[in-house]
Amino acid sequence: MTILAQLAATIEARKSADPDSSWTAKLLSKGPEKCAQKFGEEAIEACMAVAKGDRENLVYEAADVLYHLLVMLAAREVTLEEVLAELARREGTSGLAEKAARG
Ligand SMILES: N=c1c2ncn([C@@H]3O[C@H](COP(=O)(O)OP(=O)(O)OP(=O)(O)O)[C@@H](O)[C@H]3O)c2ncn1[C@@H]1O[C@H](COP(=O)(O)O)[C@@H](O)[C@H]1O
Repeated sequence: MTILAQLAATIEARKSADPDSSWTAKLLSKGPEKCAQKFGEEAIEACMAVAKGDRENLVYEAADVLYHLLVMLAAREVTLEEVLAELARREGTSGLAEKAARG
């Protein structure tokens, strides 16, 4: 199991955990909108690390982004497998063709 799949499984398990014992359970208990807000904040922090050219911090913030993306997906019952399947579908297709298909 990859670390991302492992993390997604942990996050899924935290849905039924006590919010006082788990950061993930606490965040999920606040609802999808709060999860989305946290994801947005972490994404901005990652962008700031890019803008500053702070490589070490970018690695740290990117990990936060991936974690909070998985929490946000879990909050809306979207699985990592679904997202990976979408990426697999796009593999080998041209990015320009994908853009054209979206109109
Ligand atoms: N990868 C992470 C992870 N990345 C970030 N975070 C938490 O996300 C929070 C976000 O940090 P911020 O500084 O933005 O937030 P904050 O200042 O703590 O909170 P506010 O500003 O929102 O009040 C931090 O408190 C981190 O602890 C994470 N919490 C958990 N995980 C993974 O999830 C697993 C389960 O964690 P628990 O649910 O806590 O058991 C862990 O073993 C990890 O593998």
